[in-house]
Parts: sequence; structure tokens; C-alpha cells
Amino acid sequence: MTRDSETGAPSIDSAGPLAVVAAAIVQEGRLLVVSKQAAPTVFYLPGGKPDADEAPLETLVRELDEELGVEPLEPRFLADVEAMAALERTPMRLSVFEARIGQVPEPAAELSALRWISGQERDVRLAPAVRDHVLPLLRQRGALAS
Ligand SMILES: Nc1nc2c([nH]c(=O)n2[C@H]2C[C@H](O)[C@@H](COP(=O)(O)OP(=O)(O)OP(=O)(O)O)O2)c(=O)[nH]1
Repeated sequence: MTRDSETGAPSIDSAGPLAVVAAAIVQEGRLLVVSKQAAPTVFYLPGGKPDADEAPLETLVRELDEELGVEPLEPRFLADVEAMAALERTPMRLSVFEARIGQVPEPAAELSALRWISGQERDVRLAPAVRDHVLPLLRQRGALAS
């Protein structure tokens, strides 16, 4: 985090919002969401921040392998979503790719839980980007079970 040089207050990086890349994986009308050990009650799309000089699709492939041991098949750009990052609580730009997977996801140790959701669940707390942008977009496209 950067700080204002005079007040020492936290400030937003001049580089812009936090960049995050994530996958929207839907099977039988349900979207795959995960939570991390760092915040076990907040669910969001598998993915993460790009390493230096990493292209978005490279980030996607690396994060899905690290978190779930799966490879995204035929990834296609879905949308850039702007929202507050669920953990850092700074402005974030989430680049979402639709993808299929051919393997059963196996959560790595950094994950706390994995769920397949229709979006109607009352017991799942979602990150704002997923709740307010990704789910409505998928619902509008008829991708989710009613
Ligand atoms: N992957 C992902 N992150 C999201 C989503 N929505 C959302 O607010 N975020 C936030 C959560 C965190 O504040 C940030 C991503 O951090 P992360 O901890 O998952 O990323 P990372 O794997 O690269 O983390 P790190 O341990 O290397 O720092 O973006 C989402 O749908 N998917």
C-alpha cells in the first residue's frame, strides 16, 4: 500500500486499480466459487493477481493450477468488472474469462472451501464483484440454474 507523503494516510496507487484475473466456470447451471484461508467466509471466482509482466491468460492458467489443479479449456474474455477488492478493500479491476474445465477441482491448502452455486443460496457470502456484476451477467445470459 502507498501512503500520502504529507499525512501518511493510505492512498490509491497511481498505477490504478488492483488488477485481478479470474475464471467464470459454470457446470450444469452452477458457478464455481472458492474462499481462501485468509477470509474463509467470502467466496469469489478462482484467480488472482498477475505476477510482473504476466499476460492475463498466463495469470489465469497459473492461478487455476495453483488453487485447483485444473487447466482452463477454451478461455474466452467475458468482462472487466470494477469493484472493491474483497480482501484488500481497494478499488479493483477484475478481468473475467469464461472457461470450461475437464478435471475435478482439488482445492489447494490456501483455499478454505469450494462451492458450485446458482446464485440463489442464502448461506454464501459473495465478494461484491461477483454478487453485483458477474452473477447478474451470467444470469442475463441464461447460464445459471433458476
Ligand atoms: N480471484 C478473485 N479475487 C477477487 C474476486 N473478487 C474480489 O474482490 N477479489 C479480490 C480478493 C482479493 O482482495 C483480491 C485477489 O487476491 P487473492 O489473494 O485472491 O490473489 P492472489 O492469489 O494473487 O494473492 P496473493 O496471495 O498472491 O496475494 O481480489 C474474484 O472474483 N476472484
